[in-house]
Amino acid sequence: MTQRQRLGYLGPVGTYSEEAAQRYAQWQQGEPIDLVPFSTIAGCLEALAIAQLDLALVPSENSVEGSVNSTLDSLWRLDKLHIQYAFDLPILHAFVAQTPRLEEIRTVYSHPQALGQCQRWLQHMLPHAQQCPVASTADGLQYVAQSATVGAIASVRAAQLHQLPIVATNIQDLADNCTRFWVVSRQQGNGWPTTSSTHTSIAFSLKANQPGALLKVLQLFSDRQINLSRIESRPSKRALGDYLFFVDLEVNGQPAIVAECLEALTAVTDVLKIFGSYQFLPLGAS
Ligand SMILES: O=C(O)C(=O)C[C@]1(C(=O)O)C=C[C@@H](O)C=C1
Repeated sequence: MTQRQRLGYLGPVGTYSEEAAQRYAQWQQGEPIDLVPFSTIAGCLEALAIAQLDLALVPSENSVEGSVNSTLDSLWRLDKLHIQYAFDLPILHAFVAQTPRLEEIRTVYSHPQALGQCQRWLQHMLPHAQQCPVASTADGLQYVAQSATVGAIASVRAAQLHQLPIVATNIQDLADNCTRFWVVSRQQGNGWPTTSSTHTSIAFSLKANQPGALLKVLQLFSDRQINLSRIESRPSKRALGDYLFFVDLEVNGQPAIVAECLEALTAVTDVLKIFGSYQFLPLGAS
């Protein structure tokens, strides 16, 4: 009997992460997959690291709000996790409340990423309301059910699942707002690119906090004409002013050049982590 795969995601039911997990499970066709909700991204990736899951589906980056810090921090901290695939999902937010009279809304609940993606709409339509961050977009909907002066930002799908009224749709600041998701497994091989890889994601700390240290790393990419599709710094959590760098490299049909660059990086970095090489899946179209 084939073992059912366990795929973790940021729950509860109704989150964008669940939608992404469902799309991946459909694409996998044939392989039976159980979707397992977690209350945090860190908890989901920790469960994967200790083999309670086979895969995790996590958001990595949004076109308006940028990187999802808990995903990047967990990948760095946990080691031995491996990005298998990426795909971009359009994120269209709805405003959900018991009343259409926006002047009566006192509090708006949502995930911080979603609140950030709707800042212009919130300032224009609900300047008087307090914005309250919660663990996920679907999480905020429970407060709407409890009070007529509360609203939430979530997907149309989540509102329908909870049978709550949708007051406005497409309230995100950018019409083509989208979030990139990663399918993550435990480590397989060295993470170097193959002919099917389009991107390689890495993170590193520098040998010394001194002039030109980052330039030496960037020079390696420049010398090999390797384009970066993201560069992000995060506090190392060792000392104020000490940073880690998260970089996504475009493989661009030249896996051998990127592999040789990864090798060269060990000489100019302190700790180098290769999160994996992967391709994009065409799962974003609705
Ligand atoms: O709260 C959710 O619904 C999530 O799936 C999380 C998340 C995120 O962390 O970026 C996913 C997609 C959207 O960008 C908003 C929130």
